[in-house]
Amino acid sequence: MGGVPGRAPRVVVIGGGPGGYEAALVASQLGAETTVVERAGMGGATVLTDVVPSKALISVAEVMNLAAEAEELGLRFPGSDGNPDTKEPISVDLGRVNARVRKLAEAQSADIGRRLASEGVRVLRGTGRLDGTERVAVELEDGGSEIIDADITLVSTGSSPRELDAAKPDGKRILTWKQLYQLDSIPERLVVVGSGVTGAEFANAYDALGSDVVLVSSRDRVLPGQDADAAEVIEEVFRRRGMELMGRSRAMAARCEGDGVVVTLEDGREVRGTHCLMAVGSVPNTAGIGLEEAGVQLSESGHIEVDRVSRTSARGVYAAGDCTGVLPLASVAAMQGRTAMWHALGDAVSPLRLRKVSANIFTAPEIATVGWTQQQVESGEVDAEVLMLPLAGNARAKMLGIRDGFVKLFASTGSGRVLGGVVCAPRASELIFPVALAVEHGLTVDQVAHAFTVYPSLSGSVAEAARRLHVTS
Ligand SMILES: Cc1cc2nc3c(=O)[nH]c(=O)nc-3n(C[C@H](O)[C@H](O)[C@H](O)COP(=O)(O)OP(=O)(O)OC[C@H]3O[C@@H](n4cnc5c(N)ncnc54)[C@H](O)[C@@H]3O)c2cc1C
Ligand SMILES: NC(=O)c1ccc[n+]([C@@H]2O[C@H](COP(=O)([O-])OP(=O)(O)OC[C@H]3O[C@@H](n4cnc5c(N)ncnc54)[C@H](O)[C@@H]3O)[C@@H](O)[C@H]2O)c1
Repeated sequence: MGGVPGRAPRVVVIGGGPGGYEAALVASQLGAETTVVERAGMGGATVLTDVVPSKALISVAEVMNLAAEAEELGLRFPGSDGNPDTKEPISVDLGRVNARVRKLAEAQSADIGRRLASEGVRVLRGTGRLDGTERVAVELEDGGSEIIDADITLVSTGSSPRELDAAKPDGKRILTWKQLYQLDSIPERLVVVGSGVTGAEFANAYDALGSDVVLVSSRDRVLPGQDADAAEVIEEVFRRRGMELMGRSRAMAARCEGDGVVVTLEDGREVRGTHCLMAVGSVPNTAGIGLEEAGVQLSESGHIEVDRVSRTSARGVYAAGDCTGVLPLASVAAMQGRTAMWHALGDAVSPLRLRKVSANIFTAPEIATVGWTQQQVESGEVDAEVLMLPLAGNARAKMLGIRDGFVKLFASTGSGRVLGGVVCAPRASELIFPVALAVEHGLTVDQVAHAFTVYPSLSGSVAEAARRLHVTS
């Protein structure tokens, strides 16, 4: 597929996040004449306002958490002796932290731009929309417009923070996660509305950086939808650190009052803070870009409907990333984008398999997951044995002063194949990899258990969990 014999197929990508730029790299590699239309900056929201800056900020919070726990290991910092003349043992200059975070994000964006240019991809700065299925109309950033012919179009326009009508962000005190990097001092009291992954990550980070944090959640616990044991650990740790958790508390409005904000809950209660972060989910960027007119089917929530090779309902039009709502992760967006191009340009392709996606929540401790979940085991969707091993018994964890967290494995009943796992630990994002390898390659618990691990090591708990799941014949 892909164009007319005798000339290179023309691929136009709208949106330069991982869904878009990874697709463009594949398209160019496969010989297509490739254009990316991006209105903000290469790397998309992922690089400029979401993943990269949040994880860079969280890296700083991690250091603060280590410092806060260092006393337990026998270390002393200036001020940790209760002397009233020296206040905080370590303090955060948020202006400097945020300047570094913004610079890092911009540098990453520039790197991606250079890589695309070196691969011969044309980048147009402007806003794109479908003009039917074979043309993309672009309003250029510096004025003017351009129509580009396309044999294949990929829509990867991402999503934006959901806003409540009565809690409109002002960028100063009522903030979306994209506006946090303009702050130059730590919010004294931060009300975080929404306890999904975004809310939990920022509540954790600002608590570590020195804010008093109130986490307002419409659901009965933090991280609804995630592994319940891991969510319980996070709740316990948040409480122990002094965070105020308000469950079953739906926020209806937020307003600025004097030097602070007032968040009004559904039952009339009011929560006061100096700042408020709205983390109540996202809406896809799919309105007004010619999708319905081109015959692209949208779901009720406005997401683009795609199949497992990223095709939409309109011929020649593909979609990838958060605008599809398949699984809002940067890694998934990138894979959807690549898959679209492999399919459209006739390369070898296999349909997207979400079961094997590793994901991580960057709280302290982190929560990493892969494969089937406990919820699916409990509902009978899959027949599996579950084994959860607290880290408190691990020698390395004791040395490091790690009290919280666990390793959990799911193994197929009978065959003992590893079907999934959860690691709740510092740097769980790294520790999940052996479990991901086992899931990807269908290894049995015995195969995992027979590999040597370093003694002492946290990964020893992964092998130990596998060992305890041994199937006796
Ligand atoms: C705070 C936060 C932290 C996150 N952390 C992680 C994480 O640690 N790991 C992870 O895997 N995922 C994380 N995610 C999820 C991840 O950010 C998304 O899944 C990912 O950004 C999706 O990439 P994308 O390519 O679909 O969209 P984006 O990266 O949003 O890119 C879309 C681009 O399209 C552009 N665009 C939109 N409309 C048009 C138009 N009409 N014309 C031209 N350009 C247009 C936008 O400017 C944007 O640059 C996080 C999300 C949030 C909110
Ligand atoms: N580390 C990561 O990989 C990472 C980080 C952040 C986001 N993400 C991705 O983004 C997705 C979306 O996460 P999210 O947290 O931004 O959105 P979400 O929709 O998962 O969570 C929003 C939460 O806000 C709550 N809520 C909604 N309205 C409310 C109100 N009025 N008052 C109080 N609570 C309210 C909802 O019940 C929900 O729990 C995640 O599933 C994940 O895929 C990933």
